[in-house]
Amino acid sequence: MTQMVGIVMGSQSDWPCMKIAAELLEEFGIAHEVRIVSAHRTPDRLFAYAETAAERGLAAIIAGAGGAAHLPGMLAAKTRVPVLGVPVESRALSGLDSLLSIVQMPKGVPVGTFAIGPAGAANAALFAAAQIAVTDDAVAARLDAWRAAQSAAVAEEPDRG
Ligand SMILES: Nc1c(C(=O)O)ncn1[C@@H]1O[C@H](COP(=O)(O)O)[C@@H](O)[C@H]1O
Repeated sequence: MTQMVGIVMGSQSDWPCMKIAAELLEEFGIAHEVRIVSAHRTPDRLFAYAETAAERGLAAIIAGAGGAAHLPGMLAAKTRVPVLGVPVESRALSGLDSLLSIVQMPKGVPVGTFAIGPAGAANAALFAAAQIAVTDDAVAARLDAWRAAQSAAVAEEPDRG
């Protein structure tokens, strides 16, 4: 079965943060879908998404949310598909609220929690790619190449100017 990744976010306003995850999956040739799903505003959509995630072949769900970020945890409560949580930077508390909401899951309902903001979204996509690379040689080769290019782009000495 082709492995697909779901990218979900609580609001359209999360897209500027989450779009880097979609761009990276695109770059690695990993099939993905992008949806707005909110535990608070669209609870029925959340349940339907989580309940069908495994049977639709999702390898992982990258879930970004800000503030009272219940989305990743509620997804994890309803599916065994691994959930990678991205705390979106909030206006009031700079994303610390999002981070703590996502990371403090009760024992038994795991959510992989990433850094606040676009760096976290990028790492969630890289993590999903690494998971898929375990059984997909083409993705493994692209991920290795991406990592090598990242290393090559780092200068050995600082520009002291
Ligand atoms: N944290 C959640 C959830 C959820 O966890 O289900 N649904 C929306 N939101 C968040 O509310 C913030 C503000 O949303 P608006 O910009 O739409 O007011 C967003 O960062 C979103 O992720």
